[in-house]
Amino acid sequence: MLEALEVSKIFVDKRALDAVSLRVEPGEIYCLLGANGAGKTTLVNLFLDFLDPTSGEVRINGRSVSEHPIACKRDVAYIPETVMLYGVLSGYENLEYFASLATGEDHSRETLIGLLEEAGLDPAAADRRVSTYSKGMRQKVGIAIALAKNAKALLLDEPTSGLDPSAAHEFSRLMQRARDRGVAVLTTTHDLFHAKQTGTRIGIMKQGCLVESLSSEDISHSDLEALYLRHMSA
Ligand SMILES: Nc1ncnc2c1ncn2[C@@H]1O[C@H](COP(=O)(O)OP(=O)(O)OP(=O)(O)O)[C@@H](O)[C@H]1O
Repeated sequence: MLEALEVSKIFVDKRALDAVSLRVEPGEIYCLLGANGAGKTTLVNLFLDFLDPTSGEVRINGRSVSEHPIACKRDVAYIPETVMLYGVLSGYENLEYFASLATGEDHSRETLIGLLEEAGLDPAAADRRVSTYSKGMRQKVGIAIALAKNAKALLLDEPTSGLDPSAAHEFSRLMQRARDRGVAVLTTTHDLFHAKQTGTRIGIMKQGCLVESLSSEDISHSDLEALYLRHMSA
């Protein structure tokens, strides 16, 4: 479970987050929408312990990230907009390296190829250098690393930006598979359609505040769009 409790973050004189509270239960996909600079990435970075909150607390599975950073890191996997991999290594070799770094264990080739397949990578590409991969293929290696880690929470920062519609759709299905395994998923996105299709909950952020938090079942796509635009223009 991911929890933000009245969390604020001030950078010098900029209040990037203002008393934000949210909760993502196991088996939920929480999609955070908001204009550029609304504070979405800052919130994700607090869960990753890349930043400290100015006040309030973020928790992963009930543990404070500030007080238990190592245990919390074990529980989460992170997929940024651009997955950083070693270009001179193959997708398989990257997975082998990062999976053993994350888990402290070696995995068989069969297991790792199985994870790449589960993440949707064509097995024929597994032994090709990552420098020849498309963005979507790199994302799939990122997903395979997250699967190897068997993380209880998944954090994603604009994971579908720059993916073509069918790759974005495929990526959404992977997130749904993680949700079905009981993972708590928090993702930022600018794509309202993706949020409505994929999210179980949708949050709208504006100037550091969470101004809406709703169940995606309770709102149509057109009403979500109207609500979003109303907040942005207010
Ligand atoms: N390290 C930093 N130092 C100073 N200000 C920062 C820092 N990181 C973020 N900010 C500011 O905090 C605010 C929130 O930024 P954040 O990156 O969280 O927004 P965002 O909602 O993720 O935006 P985008 O959709 O463009 O990715 C912005 O005004 C940004 O300029």
